[in-house]
Amino acid sequence: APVEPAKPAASRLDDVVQRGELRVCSTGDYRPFTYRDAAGAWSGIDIDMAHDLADRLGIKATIVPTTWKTLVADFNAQCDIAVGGVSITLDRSKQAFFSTAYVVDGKTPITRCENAARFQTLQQIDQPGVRAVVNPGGTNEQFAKQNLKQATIVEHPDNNTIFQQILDGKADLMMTDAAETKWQARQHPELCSVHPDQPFTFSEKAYVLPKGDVVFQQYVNQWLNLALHDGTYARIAEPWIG
Ligand SMILES: O=C(O)C(=O)C[C@]1(C(=O)O)C=C[C@@H](O)C=C1
Repeated sequence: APVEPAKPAASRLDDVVQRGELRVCSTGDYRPFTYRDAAGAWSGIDIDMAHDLADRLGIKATIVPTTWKTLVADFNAQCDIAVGGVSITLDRSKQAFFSTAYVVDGKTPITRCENAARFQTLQQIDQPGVRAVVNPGGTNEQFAKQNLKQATIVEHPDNNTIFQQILDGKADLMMTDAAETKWQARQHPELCSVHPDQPFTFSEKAYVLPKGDVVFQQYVNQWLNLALHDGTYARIAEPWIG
């Protein structure tokens, strides 16, 4: 019998184009990357980037709300891509692919400015009586639990109001990604980001993609590479990071 030419494997790339819709999971609680306001309107660097990806495919983007705890499960059940300051982790890499990275980041403290000198090192922070506030479900919680043995970890479930806890004196500091500390410190002059350019950890932000779908991953990586170099990312990020 004649040999059939190899058929390319089915890809999510064809699905989304046929559907005319890119389903984008995002938490909406992590500025400058993703934000959903009280009226339900979405904004943020990665929300605009997802719209740019959909535009370049000639389709629309629909944002699907998720949480940090359920991010990968919700993505696998409901979305084509998950965006919004998501850190590449080996744990998540068991259940999904990542695009190439678009931001290098790492954990650093944010605290009331008068306390910034006291909280320079992890050793200074991990002391009895120091209260570190943490949002559950993501890499911040993991980092705090791994590194704080003496200090008190205070959980606050809402990342949109968590910085108010420090302003109100209910917590002394938060250790989170440097990009977020910079953005929050710009909004709240009483808060200072502690050495955001020398964070405690190395991490990278990337977009979550369906596991095993190298065709779609390749497409997204090519789009992202263009967007990072043709000024698209800079134009989208400018209003958020100055
Ligand atoms: O989990 C991740 O990938 C994140 O980068 C998200 C994460 C977190 O680590 O909790 C990072 C900073 C924000 O304060 C909220 C969420």
